[in-house]
Amino acid sequence: MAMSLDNCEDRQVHDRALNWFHSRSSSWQDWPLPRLLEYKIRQDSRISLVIPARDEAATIFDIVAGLRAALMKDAPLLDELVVIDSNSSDATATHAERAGATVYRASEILPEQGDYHGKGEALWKSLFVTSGDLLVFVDADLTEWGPHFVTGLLGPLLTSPATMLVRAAYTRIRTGSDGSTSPDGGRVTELLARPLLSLHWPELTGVVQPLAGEWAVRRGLMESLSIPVGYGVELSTLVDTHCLHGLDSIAQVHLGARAHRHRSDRDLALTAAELLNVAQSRRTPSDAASGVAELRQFLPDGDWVRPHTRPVPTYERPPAAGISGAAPASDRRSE
Ligand SMILES: O=c1ccn([C@@H]2O[C@H](COP(=O)(O)OP(=O)(O)O[C@H]3O[C@H](CO)[C@@H](O)[C@H](O)[C@H]3O)[C@@H](O)[C@H]2O)c(=O)[nH]1
Ligand SMILES: O=C(O)[C@H](O)COP(=O)(O)O
Repeated sequence: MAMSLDNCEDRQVHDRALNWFHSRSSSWQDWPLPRLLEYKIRQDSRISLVIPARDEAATIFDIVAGLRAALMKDAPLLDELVVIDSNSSDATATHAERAGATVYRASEILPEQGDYHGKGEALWKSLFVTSGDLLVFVDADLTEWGPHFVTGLLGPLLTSPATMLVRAAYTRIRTGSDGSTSPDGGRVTELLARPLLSLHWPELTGVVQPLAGEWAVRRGLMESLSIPVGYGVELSTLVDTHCLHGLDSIAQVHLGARAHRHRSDRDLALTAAELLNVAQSRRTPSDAASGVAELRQFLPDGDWVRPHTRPVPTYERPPAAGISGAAPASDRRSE
């Protein structure tokens, strides 16, 4: 009897995921710019676009210039476009500034709170230098993208007060070393994120790109969440939003195709370790690593291998709303 009850509950969870997929997915074409402008004006919403960037001199100029032209100059959708330079060692900051972004170096924001390296840290720090009620995040290494990424992501947030988090969905383009392309990118997504969600959070399996670096969120939600400093930020915000506010607070928008610079399998293994730790911290907090964790890898060395150890970032920033003495920028709007 217990067996059939469990099966029945499992079925309901999977049905919920599919229902969510059908009811909370839309396409960027559903959100035309004039309609979004109307909603923005009517609600007096302020919108910040944030681009976290570490060593993205090759792509940052085109992304900033393209988004500024389409969504700030031609149409006043964005109130600010901020690049958080995640301690780059190349000319990312200079290129971003030349393209018209407001640039902050992550380590220089709230220095009294310390300095961690990573994408999550850049997003967390952005909360203290931006003032939008709505925040849109876009990666800085995109090679196939368009302003419709931003308009699409804003659609459900601007038009429905119950929506708190919007994730990009797209076809992931994989570019081979010979320049050939195929629609099967997203190695960590396929090998780790999707299986993790299926096993531990099956209600979230309708999310097509759980690790998408392009997403939009209400400031109030973002400031209430604990933020892993590294690559775990997409998984944590998805799982935590579901847990705190329910599945229907999340929506996804299909944005067409998206291509980016690929990292090596070995580098992605480090991302995978971070994601596993985020999952563990949400499942069994006492078993999650805190402080220093290490990933052991073996690098080819002659006809054998040599051990190589890399630190796995496991630290999480506390909710920005609770940082005393450093009110997030939204609170300073009226100053
Ligand atoms: O220390 C860092 C590392 C990266 N980035 C920026 O973050 C974005 C995404 O980084 P990337 O190395 O391109 O990530 P991917 O390997 O593509 O990882 C994918 O999956 C990650 C979650 O697992 C997400 O965080 C990414 O957005 C998503 O693109 C880019 O703009 C980077 O410049 C930083 O700002 N600081
Ligand atoms: O989301 C992912 O899995 C990572 O961004 C890696 O994507 P890639 O395999 O297309 O480079």
